[in-house]
Amino acid sequence: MTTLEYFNKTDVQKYVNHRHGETKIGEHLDLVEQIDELENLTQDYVILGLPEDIGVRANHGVAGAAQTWDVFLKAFLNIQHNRFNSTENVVILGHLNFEMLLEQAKQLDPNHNDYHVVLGDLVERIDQAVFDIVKQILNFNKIPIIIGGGHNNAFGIIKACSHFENKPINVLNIDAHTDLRHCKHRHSGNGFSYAIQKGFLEKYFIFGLHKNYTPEYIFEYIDQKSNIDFCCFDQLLHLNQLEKLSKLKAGCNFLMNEFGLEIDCDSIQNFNASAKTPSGFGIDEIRNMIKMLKNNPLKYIHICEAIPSSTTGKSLSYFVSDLIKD
Ligand SMILES: N=CN[C@@H](CCC(=O)O)C(=O)O
Repeated sequence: MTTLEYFNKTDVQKYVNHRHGETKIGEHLDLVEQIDELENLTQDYVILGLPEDIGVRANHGVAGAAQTWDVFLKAFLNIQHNRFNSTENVVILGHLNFEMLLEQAKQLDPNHNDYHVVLGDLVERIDQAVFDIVKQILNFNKIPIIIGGGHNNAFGIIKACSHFENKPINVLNIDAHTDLRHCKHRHSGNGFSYAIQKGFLEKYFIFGLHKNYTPEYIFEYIDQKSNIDFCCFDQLLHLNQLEKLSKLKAGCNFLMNEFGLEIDCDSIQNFNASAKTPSGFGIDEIRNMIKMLKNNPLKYIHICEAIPSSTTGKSLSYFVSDLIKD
């Protein structure tokens, strides 16, 4: 069974590097021992970790995202607590413990014909756990900030939002890929096709799509759907940051300015990810996008597909601190 491991005082000690005369974000956190405690907390944002990469492996990708939650915490908790950064608006809930499923995935033979399909069965169990916990966070009227993990987790998150609102939701995905691959078995490349098929996703906009890595059958599928649109990264190459932001704004308008936000780190140039790319958005461009997008009523924020490197934790921390700053 997948359980929620609450972030506790011992965890804080493990991650925070204390320094005399300074206060780090990790030293100022409200912690919860039971999810019901969210009810009485005033913070809007709740951070949740999804340390798994089974969905990436089920999609023939490069593993490593299971370790990203740890490097995120190491960087995020050591941000300086000062006039610009506080924890007034954020709680770290903890992470889903996928160790049992990761162990089962490890036992499988990658050369077996059914390897990816069996991994897909494990992804369905992850879907269920993600759905359950995100739904609970939403029930307390909090905005989940979810640190992945593979992009497969978009499915459980969108399903939870849709159940919570009792209608399909809209999603903005900053991504080099549509993740609209065939619904044959669950993996990180078909979270959105499954969400559409099951009726959880209404309007879908992909910002920064790479022409080189999108199969023709997906372009043809989008052609037939008036509720899906995209802006290719290749079309943005000659534009300055403000012009790119205005294209992004057009995407927000397509979604009626109400959506869940997905940031796949493989849209970022040289970012360590399963589909690492030499051509993509800069970290600071993503930061500017976040600053603009947070003016919309975001249903959730999901940052995924990152793999640890010397800068992964800090990059994700910039994104999250930009989100929660006033
Ligand atoms: N979520 C990512 N999906 C992409 C990249 C696959 C990979 O290399 O991990 C896709 O299916 O094409």
